[in-house]
Amino acid sequence: MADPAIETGDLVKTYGRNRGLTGLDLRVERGEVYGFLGPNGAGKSTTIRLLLDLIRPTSGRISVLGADPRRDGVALRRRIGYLAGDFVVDGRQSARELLTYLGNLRGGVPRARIDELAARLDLDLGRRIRGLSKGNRQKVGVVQAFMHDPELLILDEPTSGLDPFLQQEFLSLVREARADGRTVFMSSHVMSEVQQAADRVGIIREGRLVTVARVEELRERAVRRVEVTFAEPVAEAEFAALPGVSEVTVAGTTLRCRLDGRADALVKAAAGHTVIGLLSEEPDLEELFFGYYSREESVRAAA
Ligand SMILES: Nc1ncnc2c1ncn2[C@@H]1O[C@H](COP(=O)(O)OP(=O)(O)OP(=O)(O)O)[C@@H](O)[C@H]1O
Repeated sequence: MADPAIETGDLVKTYGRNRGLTGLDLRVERGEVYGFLGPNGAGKSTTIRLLLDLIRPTSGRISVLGADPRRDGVALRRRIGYLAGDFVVDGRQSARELLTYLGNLRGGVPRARIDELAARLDLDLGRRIRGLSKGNRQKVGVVQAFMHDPELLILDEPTSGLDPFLQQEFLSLVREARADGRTVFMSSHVMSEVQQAADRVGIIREGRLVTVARVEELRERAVRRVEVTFAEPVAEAEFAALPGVSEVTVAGTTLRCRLDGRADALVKAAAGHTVIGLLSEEPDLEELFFGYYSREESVRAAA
């Protein structure tokens, strides 16, 4: 089996007395989209900078695409697309000039590829970088990360600064990269933007991983509100006893409830009647995500 795309073992980074990472064990498989989630200051950027050898670890092991970033940094950088959280570009050159220059550093990128990405993100390549808005500079950052079709994309808070339409376009780029067999590692402090594209999510808190789960697993565990409309009134009691179902109310022919986890029992019970309509809100993974934090905190408080 191929090496994982990213692997770290007991990775520690201290900044003087500040703890950046306190022992991070991370494993990202080839071909997956991995969402790296955590609040500000959790250690996401520190991890990413270590993976790219922009900073050096205090201790621990790092392997990226089977190589050691400390030894093979230059060769590795060509195989990686990186978007920094604080991606800054400035200068008198046009966006096209900058992207062509960066493309040449990575062994050359076809002009048509740059044009295609720019068109999708609605980026005017002829404009000078200096005159671009923050959002447009972020687009330059996205284009430079994807344009050479790298094996591994490492994206630090990639959608911050993009408007909702562009976020969707960005997520399409991520899905296409995955369909091509590439690996994507993207950090965020917002669950909702990651859940749409990620296969797995790792949650980092205070310098270490709190949990790793598949997005479907999180979805299964998530809580949602459901509303079912029947042809005839139904009995509240029939539904209140179902696994995962709580807070049942029946008003006329409409049943409303809270659903914790999978919908199977509720759907099967409802199917015993004539169902006119069914509404289920998207599960709020955000709630679950913060649930992990508070659980962690209560464990610590108890200790
Ligand atoms: N250069 C530095 N010097 C001192 N402390 C630092 C430095 N960089 C990061 N830290 C500390 O390390 C911890 C992790 O920071 P990091 O930037 O990796 O978090 P993050 O999860 O990326 O958050 P953000 O989204 O805010 O960037 C924080 O407590 C931060 O204060």
